[in-house]
Amino acid sequence: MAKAATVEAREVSKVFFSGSDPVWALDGVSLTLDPGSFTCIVGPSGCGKSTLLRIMGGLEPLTSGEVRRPQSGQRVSEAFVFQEHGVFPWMTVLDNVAFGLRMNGAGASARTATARDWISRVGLAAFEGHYPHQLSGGMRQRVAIARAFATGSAVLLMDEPLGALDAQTRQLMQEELLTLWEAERKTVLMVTHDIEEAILLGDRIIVMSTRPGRITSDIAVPFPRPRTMGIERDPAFVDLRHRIWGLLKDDVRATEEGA
Ligand SMILES: Nc1ncnc2c1ncn2[C@@H]1O[C@H](COP(=O)(O)OP(=O)(O)OP(=O)(O)O)[C@@H](O)[C@H]1O
Repeated sequence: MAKAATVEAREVSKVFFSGSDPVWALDGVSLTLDPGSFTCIVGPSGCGKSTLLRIMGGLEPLTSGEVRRPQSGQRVSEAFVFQEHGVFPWMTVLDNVAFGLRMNGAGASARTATARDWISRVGLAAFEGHYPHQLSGGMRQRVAIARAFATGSAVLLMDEPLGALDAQTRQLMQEELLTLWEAERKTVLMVTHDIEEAILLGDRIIVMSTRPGRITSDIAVPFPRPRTMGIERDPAFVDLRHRIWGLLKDDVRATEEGA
């Protein structure tokens, strides 16, 4: 297991200059991801959640501020899972999962063994020779998740990883992700629109305001681990969901009304 790592954003601001008008996406965001913690970001559409995740993962340059990320020599320190298009359509399940390991310089037989182990941990052992188009959406996301965990990266950045799935599949995969993460304890940052998902999975929930995105609340999730789906019936869960929705509601409404 890779050593858990800290990622730190200090006073990060971001302006996109790509269109006719500049877009001020983030304003002075500071966030430290503690080693081995699971942090979820919620916020209205377009508030800069993905931009923050991409900046913290080193995929996007920032306009001002600073990001400190783990440096680990040849090893890729971050792994990503996106909502869709996260697997290569021309590669089998085995090759997709092993690919992330190649980026980390592992030898061929070690890559195959580790990839097989992760494929079986996400329940796809019978499908390792299949191509993505032969799989359901949920199975494709399992491949993407297996690949990210298999890299051994200490930091996992996930942008709505379950966002494209139907409600039942999503619920199943929330539970699977919970189990995988509790066994591995990587440093995770996950963007989600689903408040219940954030409470179920996260140690901490960051609430962002409308653009330019700022952090408006930083909430500790009080439920002990290991957790199960049963916590959704706990009155404290229902209260927390209600509280977070209260923090978001006005911004979401304003965004929906095009304010
Ligand atoms: N490459 C880009 N060029 C120009 N503007 C961009 C670019 N990427 C994002 N933006 C703009 O920056 C703002 C923040 O986008 P971002 O995708 O980070 O928001 P988000 O909170 O993740 O949104 P959603 O919840 O809808 O996925 C949006 O107004 C978006 O249109």
